[in-house]
Amino acid sequence: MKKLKVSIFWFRRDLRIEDNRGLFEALNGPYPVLPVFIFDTTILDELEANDPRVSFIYERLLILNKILENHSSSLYCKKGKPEDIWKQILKKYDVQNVYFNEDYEPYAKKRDQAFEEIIIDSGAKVSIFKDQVIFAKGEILKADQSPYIVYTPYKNKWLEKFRETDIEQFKSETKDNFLKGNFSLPALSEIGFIQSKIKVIDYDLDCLDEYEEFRNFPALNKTSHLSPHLRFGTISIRRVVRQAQVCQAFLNELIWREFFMQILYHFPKLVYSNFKVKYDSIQWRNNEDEFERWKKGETGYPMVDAGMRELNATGYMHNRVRMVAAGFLCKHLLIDWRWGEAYFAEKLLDYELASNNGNWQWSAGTGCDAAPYFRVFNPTEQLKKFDPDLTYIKKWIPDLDSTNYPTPMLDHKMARERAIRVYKEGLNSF
Ligand SMILES: Cc1cc2nc3c(=O)[nH]c(=O)nc-3n(C[C@H](O)[C@H](O)[C@H](O)COP(=O)(O)OP(=O)(O)OC[C@H]3O[C@@H](n4cnc5c(N)ncnc54)[C@H](O)[C@@H]3O)c2cc1C
Repeated sequence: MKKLKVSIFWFRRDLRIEDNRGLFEALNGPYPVLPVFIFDTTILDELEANDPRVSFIYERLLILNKILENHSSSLYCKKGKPEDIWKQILKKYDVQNVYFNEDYEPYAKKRDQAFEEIIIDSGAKVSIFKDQVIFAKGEILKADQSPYIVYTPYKNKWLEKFRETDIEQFKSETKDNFLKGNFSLPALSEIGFIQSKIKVIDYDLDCLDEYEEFRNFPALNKTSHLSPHLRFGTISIRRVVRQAQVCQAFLNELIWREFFMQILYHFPKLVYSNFKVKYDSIQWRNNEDEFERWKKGETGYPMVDAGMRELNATGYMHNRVRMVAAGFLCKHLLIDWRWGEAYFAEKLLDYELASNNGNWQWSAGTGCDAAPYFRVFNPTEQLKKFDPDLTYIKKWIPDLDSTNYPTPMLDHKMARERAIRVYKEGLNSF
């Protein structure tokens, strides 16, 4: 039987129909578009059955499928190794073009390279687009074409280019060139998962008026909660940035996101290594019992403990609290930042390799534009400054005033002096 000529759009971290660059280009092409999503077992096999990020992805796929139904189409959704699924698709269809949006993470780059070879060998054309960032990998470079490794000059160059650039909108939602068909979406249980009780909350861009003033106060809840939506592409970064222009402080945070993405792109070894090699000689204490207390939120420092309890219960932690909890692990407990990074990667709904790695290395002092090693946050002072009424703390530690709540596991002054000494010794011995 003659196979049907189709184009394919591969959804990955861009789970939306609106303003989706690659999808827009696919739908403008000459062939009907089969929308594909692959539950990649290389990633899924590492996760718990009730991983809330898988539940979120699944919810978004249901929404995509509902929209596709209006076009008499549906998602072609399979679980497996991408290369195996692609071989099945190529057997079934006469694939002319494959469209997808770029992903800059080291695993994704390797996966996409292998996949491109399979597609090109089949005779189909591959078209790849920038979608998850305003400026990608090599677009913001120094005059000598090397990457920026300090945020402020990167930000200045980013803003300069931004002012000169027309941020287009790609109205993929107005196109109707989907392949007609009804493929049933597998149930969550068929891909080996169960619905998580932890949910991604909606983002809120109405917070921008007061963002600068209140963003550091966890009890006020005045940040956007965009991070998981940007991670999975359920909102377009172009749309966010258009709205963000009313608030420079907010735009600056979005630029941090792109700064860390380009850092990881240019320096993929950072997944496992310190950006500053001379920090390799730090003698981490890596005490496992202390790590357990940190994970459970039982350090006796309320700001750290509330953050860790919030993370464990909701998959979210406010940025100010993340900085305090991460700093405490690396400096007070002298535990290798990679341990903390791995725990956040397991728990955060917004887990994103570049931002997580960049911020952990910032906290540990090992990163490209990091907090200096001798800057040791005082968790008690941070608490007085950013949660003076203890509203946030009491939400997550209702037994704060009872004898059930542990006394501080170490003295701040001793820990601060020890951290500075151990860092100094490491740096001097390099
Ligand atoms: C130790 C540590 C680990 C982190 N891990 C992650 C992570 O895995 N994924 C992640 O998205 N963010 C991470 N962050 C950054 C930041 O904490 C979250 O982006 C932010 O708390 C998400 O909440 P929000 O969307 O309400 O933020 P808002 O304050 O509303 O910020 C808007 C957006 O700007 C971006 N942004 C804000 N702050 C940062 C930052 N410091 N670095 C990079 N981008 C930023 C995010 O995309 C965020 O959604 C981490 C920070 C620390 C200190």
